[in-house]
Amino acid sequence: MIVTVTYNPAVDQTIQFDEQMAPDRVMRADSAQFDAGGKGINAAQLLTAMDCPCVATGLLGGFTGSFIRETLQEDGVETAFVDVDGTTRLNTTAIAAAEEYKLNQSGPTVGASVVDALLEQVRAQSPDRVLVGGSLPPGLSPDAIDRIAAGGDWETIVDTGGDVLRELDGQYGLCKPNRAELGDATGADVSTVEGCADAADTFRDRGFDRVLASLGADGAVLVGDAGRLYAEALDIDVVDTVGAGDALLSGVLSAWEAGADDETALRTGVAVSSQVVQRAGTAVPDLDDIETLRENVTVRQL
Ligand SMILES: Nc1ncnc2c1ncn2[C@@H]1O[C@H](COP(=O)(O)OP(=O)(O)O)[C@@H](O)[C@H]1O
Ligand SMILES: O=P(O)(O)OC[C@H]1O[C@](O)(COP(=O)(O)O)[C@@H](O)[C@@H]1O
Repeated sequence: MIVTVTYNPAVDQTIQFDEQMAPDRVMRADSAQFDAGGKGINAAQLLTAMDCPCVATGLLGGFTGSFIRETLQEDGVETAFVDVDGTTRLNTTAIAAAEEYKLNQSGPTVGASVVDALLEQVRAQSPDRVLVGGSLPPGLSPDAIDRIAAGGDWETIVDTGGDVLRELDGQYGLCKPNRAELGDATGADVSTVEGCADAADTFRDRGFDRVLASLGADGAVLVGDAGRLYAEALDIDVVDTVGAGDALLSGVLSAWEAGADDETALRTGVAVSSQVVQRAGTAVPDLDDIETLRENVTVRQL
């Protein structure tokens, strides 16, 4: 069973325009939607949709926090959040004439004592894996993630920005940087797929058994004891890449939880993320024929 921890959840607002973004004028949206968001929460929704036992935890506050809790309960996601003062943030993705703009708030300031309350919630679920996903709100340091990694006999997976990744000092089963985050965390040249595989391989020495590097349209690399596995992205019509990394990671984790090997897990991750990027927002797409979709994914050793 997997517990997800989202220290800095978000209501994801996705707003779409036919015309290009321009300053000093009123832009009238063609469509807009609100979804429960934040990396760990996105993963919990996808894992639940794939029938992978999961509980979503993290910090919630204000009306946006209530929206997230209600949305997850409507989606049948089990939750065990810690309430905080302040208001959970609103992150906005504007898609204007096929160009994507992400406007993320920082989130409410929280005290370090919330980590104790959160650890209690995690321990109460007796998970075998814990995914810590997303940024940290003001008031928390990377130690808030290391304390989860050291907090029980579970495997900890982390998906966070490069600036936090490079500060982590615990033992982790996996980290999931995207290309930019891998470059930030390692200072390596990540302009080629091979360069990303080299950087991921080296980064394992910093306490990560495996590194799953998501490379956008170039697919993904999973580096670990099974070698340096590379999966090309599927050739699909992309609408919105927000949530793509969470989907890749969710596919990998759900496959591992079902006993699959790293190659099958990587195929599953690319298949799930390919479904997510074909629609706007971070709501759960149709995942019924993931087994068929993943057969279209080619994986090779680099
Ligand atoms: N333009 C694209 N075409 C096809 N697949 C994509 C595209 N962008 C993302 N994906 C899929 O989503 C996965 C994660 O994308 P990425 O953008 O790297 O994640 P993140 O959201 O963490 O930045 C990729 O490995 C790929 O499978
Ligand atoms: O696009 P990704 O990396 O999969 O993550 C998407 C999620 O990340 C967020 O952009 C938040 O990211 P941060 O927690 O790193 O600020 C959410 O708004 C969104 O739900």
